[in-house]
Amino acid sequence: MHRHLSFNLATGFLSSQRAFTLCKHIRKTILTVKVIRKGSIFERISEYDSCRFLGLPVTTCCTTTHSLSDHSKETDSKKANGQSSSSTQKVPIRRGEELELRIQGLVSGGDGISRIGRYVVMIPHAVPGQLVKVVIGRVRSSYANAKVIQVVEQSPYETEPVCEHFGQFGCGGCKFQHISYNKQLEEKYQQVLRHYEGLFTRSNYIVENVMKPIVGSPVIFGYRNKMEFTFSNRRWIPGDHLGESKRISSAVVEENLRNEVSFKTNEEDFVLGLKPAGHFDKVLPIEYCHIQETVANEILNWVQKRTSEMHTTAYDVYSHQGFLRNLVIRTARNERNELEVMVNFVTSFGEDSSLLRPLALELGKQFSSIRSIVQNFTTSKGGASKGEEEQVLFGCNYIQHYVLGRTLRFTANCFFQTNPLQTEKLYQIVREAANLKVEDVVLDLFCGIGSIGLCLASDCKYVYGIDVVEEAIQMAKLNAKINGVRNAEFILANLEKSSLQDPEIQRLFHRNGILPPNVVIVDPPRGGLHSTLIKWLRWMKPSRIVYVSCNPATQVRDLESLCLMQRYRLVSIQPVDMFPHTPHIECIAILERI
Ligand SMILES: C[S@@+](CC[C@H](N)C(=O)[O-])C[C@H]1O[C@@H](n2cnc3c(N)ncnc32)[C@H](O)[C@@H]1O
Repeated sequence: MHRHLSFNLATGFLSSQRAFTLCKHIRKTILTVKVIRKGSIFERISEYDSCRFLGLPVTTCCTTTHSLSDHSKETDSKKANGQSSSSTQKVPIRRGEELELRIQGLVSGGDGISRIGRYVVMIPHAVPGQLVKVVIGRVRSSYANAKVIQVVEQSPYETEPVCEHFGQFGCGGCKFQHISYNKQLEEKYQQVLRHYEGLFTRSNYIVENVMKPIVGSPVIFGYRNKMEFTFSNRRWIPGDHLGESKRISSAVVEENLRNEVSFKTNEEDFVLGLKPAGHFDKVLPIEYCHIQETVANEILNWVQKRTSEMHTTAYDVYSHQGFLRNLVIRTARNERNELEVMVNFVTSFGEDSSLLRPLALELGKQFSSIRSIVQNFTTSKGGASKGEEEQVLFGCNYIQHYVLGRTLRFTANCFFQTNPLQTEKLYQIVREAANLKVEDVVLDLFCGIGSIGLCLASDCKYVYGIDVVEEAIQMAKLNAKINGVRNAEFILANLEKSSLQDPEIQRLFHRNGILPPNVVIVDPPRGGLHSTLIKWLRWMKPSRIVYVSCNPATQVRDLESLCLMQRYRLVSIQPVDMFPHTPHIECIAILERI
């Protein structure tokens, strides 16, 4: 759908009106662009579309969208200053031009930003404060992309990255290892502030009263409890991008398949690692990932070696053939602070399905902290590492993490926060934000395995949790039992549909003499809240809403809708850094009914 749209606009056969109708299917951040000229719509949509086309995950799409929204604010401010619109201003640079620029800050996606007058240049892998020589790449009417070719003057914020896989052509996981942690925090705080600026201005909020200082992570390496690696027969050789012509485009492969020319996988080039940014079809072998625990690296190396010796194939993203797809390693710490590890092999269905059993038995014996080895089978052609069927190869199908006095059990396809030390702080902040009284009834929307609701259950009368993943709801019910929580109930429902108005759910909220929920916690994925859910929340009128978000752009959009007609007051915004060395930021906002 999105590809068609770009094509139609590119060929210029589409009227602005029709383009606008089609635009409605795209994220709201893009919809805020006013449809005045076909050129400007095309510019933004094609940017978004090309990200999807390259096969990058949705999160990356969102990030790109934010960069654009940062950039569109720039355009808006030009208009506010009475300057000509971006589409009519003279572009001060040309593609291929080399020039020296000072890096002024970072945009939401993590790229450095510099300005020539009001014209924006986005430069990946740059550090704020650096003076860099760049070569200009793609040029748009109001911004351009550029690449660093030389650092002319270093920045006081530069640090030595610890990881050999870090870099412009590296694994694509960490973006900020070369920036001091304090500067990372400052930039993330500024990023949140930029997202909220419009809301503050329109609603007369005083920034100092609302924005709280960012909570940094006490540990910035070895903090991640989940890493997802990819098996591939296409090794990424750093610098490979320079020989673009050597790359086989998906169009060529599709053409070959149409002509029944089989696309051979190279079984000898078997790698296990991470996809570099912008290359969904290549994998960089990883020896040691510094943001995951040591034991996870040992397991990665063990699996790397043993699977490369096996007579099996890695999944090929073009031909969709091959067996091994992903290796997901998750860690947790139980009530006794013992490490519990889960290893999840994501594979295709097929004749090799029993192949991993002996390997898993050996792996389980080799590492005493492994509690669970599972195999998830999938037919998905996308990059999703969730399985349609699961088999246990060793131990059980779950691991357990202990947080705020609760033991939380989760299985391979359930969400769990990825920075455990910060999770404890995050939940503590949510608890304080909820400010519960014994008679309060809490609704924990997007509850996952019940983590937040169960941590709050002892502070209130009753908790309802809702999530769309059946496995997560089963775990939430089990977690309530394990922790002896009797005043919590978990419901399977899709919060993108109007299921909250279902009479059955409404009946649930009105029985046993329990009042309907008056405090709501929402913790949605990056896309934020669906408009029907926002309408429903406005109709339900909870006295307090605690909004936990991993995407400030959608959070601001949703808060603005919730605050419409002055129904709610924004009490505070608390940024928490759950993801050091990446551009991502978690934010907790509190709304109080007026
Ligand atoms: C960011 S996680 C939050 C989980 C939980 N609050 C926690 O702290 O572990 C988002 C959750 O939203 C759920 N989810 C995603 N889309 C949903 C939908 N349309 N309806 C209900 N739940 C959804 C996911 O399954 C996931 O558990």
